[in-house]
Amino acid sequence: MTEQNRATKKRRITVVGGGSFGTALADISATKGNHVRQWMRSAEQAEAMNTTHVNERYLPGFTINQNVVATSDLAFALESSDLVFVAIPSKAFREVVRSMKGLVDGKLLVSTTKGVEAETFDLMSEILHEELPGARIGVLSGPNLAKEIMAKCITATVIACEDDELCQTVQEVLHCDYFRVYANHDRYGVELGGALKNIYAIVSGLAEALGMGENTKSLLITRALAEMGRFAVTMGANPLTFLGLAGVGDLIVTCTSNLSRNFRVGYALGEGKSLEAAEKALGQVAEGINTLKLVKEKADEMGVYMPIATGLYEIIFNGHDIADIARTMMLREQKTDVEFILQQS
Ligand SMILES: NC(=O)C1=CN([C@@H]2O[C@H](COP(=O)(O)OP(=O)(O)OC[C@H]3O[C@@H](n4cnc5c(N)ncnc54)[C@H](O)[C@@H]3O)[C@@H](O)[C@H]2O)C=CC1
Ligand SMILES: O=C(CO)COP(=O)(O)O
Repeated sequence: MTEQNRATKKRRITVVGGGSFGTALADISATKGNHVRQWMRSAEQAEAMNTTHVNERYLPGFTINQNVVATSDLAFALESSDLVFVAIPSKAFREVVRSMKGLVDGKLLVSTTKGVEAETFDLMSEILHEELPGARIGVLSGPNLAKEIMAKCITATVIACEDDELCQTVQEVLHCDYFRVYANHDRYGVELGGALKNIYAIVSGLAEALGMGENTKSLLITRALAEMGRFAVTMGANPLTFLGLAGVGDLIVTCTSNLSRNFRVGYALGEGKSLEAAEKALGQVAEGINTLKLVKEKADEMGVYMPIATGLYEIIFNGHDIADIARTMMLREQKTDVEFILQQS
């Protein structure tokens, strides 16, 4: 097939997940003329979406392309599809993908979920490998606020996988005049960056609510990147991947936008709300809370120095005073600016 034919080929796409990001991906894929089925667990939500073409619960005010067919029938959603995006929160991810057994052999399967599994410290593509070994697996991650994608703001993302054909297919399916897809072979690094940055989005929301200055916010984001890199190296990942869209790009957007749910949870905490109240008011998933708990435990276990994540953990889970934590961090031993710690090969 020529490159031109490949790029214009209409494909059958399935999106598993009825939340904001799944809907945004379904919308772009359909806008490109592909046949799209979107699975969600609620039959009523699917029926309402097929009638109104609006996802009222997660993306109110945005009209979804009419070629998206919503369904609560997983087998129907997956039958004859070429490419499947999985946009299910990490807590329910394994349970949902288990129910896809026997339905996706040989298909291209792409996780868009930025989280970590509690019991295993698995990232979502690792769960896909374990549960659905017959599929070809990739990860989509980047600075991708769902509402901005629906508003057709110029956006870019990363498809990460060693399988070049998978990367190329995703690029062809999603690429349009407002959405650009870069390929990366480092699946683990791209996925780890997407999960870790949520921790620092919470910290940034908290700093914003406390009226901290621009110097402080810049300090937080930059040192967050240093912490992320240190953690990545200890996990055997390449920290240089974090210099791309799925690392620093996503860190910037989620640490500076109140469209980020993690940022909003941090903001609510900074206003003095409890974690329960902040999560309840959000009504959507903020992966960073769970990730913070797991990364803090892992960092302690492996002896990785992560003062910002540890400080946030103490505030959220041990009730420490925010001002005390900030003061302690400022009085710590002064470190070097840039730490280039490359993997030993
Ligand atoms: N919303 C965004 O801007 C972006 C989100 N992501 C990632 O995408 C993932 C999914 O997030 P969103 O779509 O934003 O979440 P969301 O909070 O908007 O929606 C979650 C969806 O998952 C469904 N769900 C929850 N538990 C389920 C279960 N047990 N079985 C079936 N369905 C279940 C909910 O019904 C809902 O449809 C998250 O990990 C997030 O990090 C990635 C990029 C951007
Ligand atoms: O990952 C995101 C943007 O890239 C979305 O962030 P939140 O989950 O914090 O809304």
